[in-house]
Amino acid sequence: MNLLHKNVAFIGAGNMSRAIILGMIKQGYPADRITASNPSRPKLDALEQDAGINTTSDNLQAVNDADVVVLAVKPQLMQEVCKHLQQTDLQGKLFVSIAAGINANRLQQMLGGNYPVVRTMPNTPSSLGLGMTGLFADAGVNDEQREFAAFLLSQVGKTLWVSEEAKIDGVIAAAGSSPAYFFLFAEAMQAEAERMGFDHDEARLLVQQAMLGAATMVVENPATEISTLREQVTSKGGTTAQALATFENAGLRDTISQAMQAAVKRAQEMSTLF
Ligand SMILES: NC(=O)C1=CN([C@@H]2O[C@H](COP(=O)(O)OP(=O)(O)OC[C@H]3O[C@@H](n4cnc5c(N)ncnc54)[C@H](O)[C@@H]3O)[C@@H](O)[C@H]2O)C=CC1
Ligand SMILES: O=C(O)[C@@H]1CCC=N1
Repeated sequence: MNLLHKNVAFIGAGNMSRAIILGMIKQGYPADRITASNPSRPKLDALEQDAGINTTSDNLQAVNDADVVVLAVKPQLMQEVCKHLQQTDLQGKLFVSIAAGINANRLQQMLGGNYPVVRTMPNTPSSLGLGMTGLFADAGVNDEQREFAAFLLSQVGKTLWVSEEAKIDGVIAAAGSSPAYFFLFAEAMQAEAERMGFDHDEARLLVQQAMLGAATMVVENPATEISTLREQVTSKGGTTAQALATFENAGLRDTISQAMQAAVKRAQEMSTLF
């Protein structure tokens, strides 16, 4: 089957589905090949209007004609949603899950069969086409299905295959959850700039432009280690050295390590809960 001609059903039309669907449309994917399902209408109406795709409030209807089913509900709803899908014939369909903390075996249990499953972990910058998604393919996934899953997520950013499922938890810690770490850092910096006398908008401008510039320097200098970029800012005996020493003395590196481990631990716990 042609890569472009698979019918894709999104179960759950929330933030992540919307981002992926809009990315697909922008890249020229045929809208009539995409269906989104959600219990309430407002998000579906917005998608119909903005993307011209098919919508329904009936998950079974969405799945019936689909070659690929994207499972995009909250982890705690996944079991109920998958159990209901068992009422239709699921043979021959590829399942792509974006849920955190539900492993491929568990999804197959929930679906009631050994169907091919690709687990993915995207992040919210996907809504701008700047996403980072990790993917893991279960043994039953064939090459064409792998290619299609990667194609789907590449519509909203970069992709990285992992060969062991446990590494998806590492993707969560490093890329799925991590936009929130950067937001926390920026929030704290903006608050301190405001305490220094800048108004809200001035403080935000200072912080956001520095963050954008720093991120762009990292991206545009792939041959330069990030530590070197840091050193290039740090004049001997200057201001940056004092700020960085404050971070180091407060154990910032260790805190970051602990925070990432806490995200992994929570993903592992979630895999036993749902
Ligand atoms: N927000 C994030 O940064 C990331 C989220 N994820 C995962 O993506 C999944 C979805 O997250 P979001 O899009 O952020 O959540 P969301 O809450 O925006 O979207 C979930 C959608 O599912 C719908 N829904 C509820 N019950 C349903 C049912 N029975 N059938 C069909 N749809 C139903 C809800 O109405 C909602 O529109 C979650 O499993 C989450 O773990 C993954 C990576 C990053
Ligand atoms: O916080 C969460 O559980 C989800 C997964 C990664 C980002 N948001």
